[in-house]
Amino acid sequence: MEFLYTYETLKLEFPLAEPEEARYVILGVPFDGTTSYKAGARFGPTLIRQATLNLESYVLDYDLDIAELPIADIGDIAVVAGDPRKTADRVRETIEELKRVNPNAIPILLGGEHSQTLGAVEALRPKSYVVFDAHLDLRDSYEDNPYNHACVARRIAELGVREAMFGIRSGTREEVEFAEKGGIRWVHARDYDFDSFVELVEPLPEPVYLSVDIDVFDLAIVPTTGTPEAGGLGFWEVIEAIEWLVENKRIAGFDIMEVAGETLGNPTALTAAKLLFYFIGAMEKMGKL
Ligand SMILES: N=C(N)NCCCCNCCCN
Ligand SMILES: [Mn+2]
Ligand SMILES: [Mn+2]
Repeated sequence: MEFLYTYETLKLEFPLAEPEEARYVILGVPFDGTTSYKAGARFGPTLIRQATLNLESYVLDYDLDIAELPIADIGDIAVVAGDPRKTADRVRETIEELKRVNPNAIPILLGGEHSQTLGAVEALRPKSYVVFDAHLDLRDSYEDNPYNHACVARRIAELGVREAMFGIRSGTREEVEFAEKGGIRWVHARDYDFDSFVELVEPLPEPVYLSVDIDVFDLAIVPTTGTPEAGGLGFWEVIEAIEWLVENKRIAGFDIMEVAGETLGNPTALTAAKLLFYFIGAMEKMGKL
């Protein structure tokens, strides 16, 4: 099928399903119009897809080949350059289109700025938002724009979605106070462990939207992202949390955002691609489908 706002891109190397029949539907959002430090998230979707070419589709520890699963790739959103709100509207409309033809599809966004997660959440209306991020993203406005990437969790909280955040190591006093007042719970990267994840996520209502801002990982493994921060989480810490999450909560949608860089096969893209395969593998192996 044709979507109004998407165009075709490089595809994963194994046979893909049609969006009407797929369980997992990949959508790229090549937007970096409000990036404040390191540009290049517009290349994120292409970089991630290209990095998957390096990976075995067989996920060793799950004994499962994701090339055999019904995965679709509906290409990239045609962005409105410089306008995060209008671009996120296209993300929302595209996911709404998808859900009309395939209500059970699990959309997977590849980004692209974190600002674009808002469009997916608006389309899917989850009860909870679980996010791995170095940043609180709770600013009311940043650089005169309430739809800046640094405000996305604030906009999502305003929709009445419950939130829990992990791997945090950057924010302002105002953001910390906003979280406190709004009952938004978060765990500092220094304090993060598996138990802290389960403690905060267990009470959250379903379905859950899961977002991974790639900058949650230590910048040694994700050097090219919009606003890198030292002192982040390791790969397996995030995978173990995701395994618990998909086993215990229904998932409305998933994204991997803020992947940037200009060289193919860069560490950030390879980390994102591996995460993508683990998410799909974990959903299939132990998810509440
Ligand atoms: N959510 C985010 N990614 N936030 C990052 C905000 C950028 C902080 N700049 C600080 C500049 C002070 N000199
Ligand atoms: Mn971040
Ligand atoms: Mn973020």
